[in-house]
Amino acid sequence: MAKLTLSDLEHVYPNGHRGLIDINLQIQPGEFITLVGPSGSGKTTLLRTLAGFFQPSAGSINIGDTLVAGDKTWVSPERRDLGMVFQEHAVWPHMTVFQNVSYPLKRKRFAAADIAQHVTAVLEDVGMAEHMKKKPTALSGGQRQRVALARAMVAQPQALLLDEALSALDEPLRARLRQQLRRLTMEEGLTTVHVTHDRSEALALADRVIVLNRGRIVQDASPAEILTKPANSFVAAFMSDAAVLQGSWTNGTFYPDDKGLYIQPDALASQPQREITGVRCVATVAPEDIRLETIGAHQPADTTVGTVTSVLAVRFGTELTVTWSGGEFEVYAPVGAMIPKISDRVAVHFDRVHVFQDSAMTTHAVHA
Ligand SMILES: Nc1ncnc2c1ncn2[C@@H]1O[C@H](COP(=O)(O)OP(=O)(O)OP(=O)(O)O)[C@@H](O)[C@H]1O
Repeated sequence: MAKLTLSDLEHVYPNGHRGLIDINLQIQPGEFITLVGPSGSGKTTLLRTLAGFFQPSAGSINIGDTLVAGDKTWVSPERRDLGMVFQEHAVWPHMTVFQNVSYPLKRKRFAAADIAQHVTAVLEDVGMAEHMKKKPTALSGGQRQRVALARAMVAQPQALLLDEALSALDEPLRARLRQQLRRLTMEEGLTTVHVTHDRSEALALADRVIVLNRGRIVQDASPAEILTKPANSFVAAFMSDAAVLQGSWTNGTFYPDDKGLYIQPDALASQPQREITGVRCVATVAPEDIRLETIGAHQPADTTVGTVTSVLAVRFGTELTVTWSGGEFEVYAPVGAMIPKISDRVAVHFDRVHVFQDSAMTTHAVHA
């Protein structure tokens, strides 16, 4: 339940690759943060540096008031008092569930009666008390992962570090464990850092989402802010599957390079300053911010017109693909919206568009 402070942190791998660059991050006691980013963005490097498996090349890490790395100080992973859960159910196969979960308390020299009480309580919390005498080989993947979680939490660590801890599980088990994890960490007031490549999971679980790209933090914000105020086109494209449109910004208007696209000025949710003029920009538009309408007899001449090329019914509505001369958009239509058929020509309206002066960023977007 400690505050974690990472200051000016850098990690350079032996081959010279810069895994972490200029990481500054404060995680408050009891806060649940998710680290998300494309493959190779540095999520695992950051978590492992925090855990003490990697020594930072520069900067410092504090757990609570204790300096654990930096300024010629180095505290080994075992002495950082952190709970950890990895993707592959890292429980000891030769020990029973009870023995696995009691291990951190034995190391801290708890009395046998206290161990029994704590282990039983945490196994009840994760719904595994009835299995405490079993060996992990007799458990399902989800059950083993719950044992790993119980073991990571039992000794009330300073913080819980999760590296793709739910990723190997199938839905709906994964969804259930996700809810359990959130409830337990809140009840215990556990500071939690959760690495995931799953963007929906990152947004659903976190108090705060840290988006990484190429070893750097590119946005540090609440889930709502990440979606409604992406810091740049990379975040918009990566986190929202937004379409990226090249163009220029002149006198407060975005002019897409593709002349078939029309973006109404009142759709602009973020934009460069009005005085900045004649510069190259990119606009991003998320699938849920596009509305499709049937083409009417009195269609304004500047309407963007596209052709529907795929229609997919999903749980919360319909996913469509619409192409126009220059490219394609993904569109999410909510339940009750007009749903066209494949090959229909439709009017495309952009309800919310972000314009950024950062065209270089979009080239970095690689989906995990
Ligand atoms: N031992 C190593 N030596 C050199 N470079 C490494 C080493 N381990 C990782 N890297 C590089 O550091 C960068 C960050 O890797 P990291 O594993 O932290 O990414 P990640 O965001 O966790 O990716 P993924 O989602 O694929 O697990 C990548 O470019 C990776 O190739």
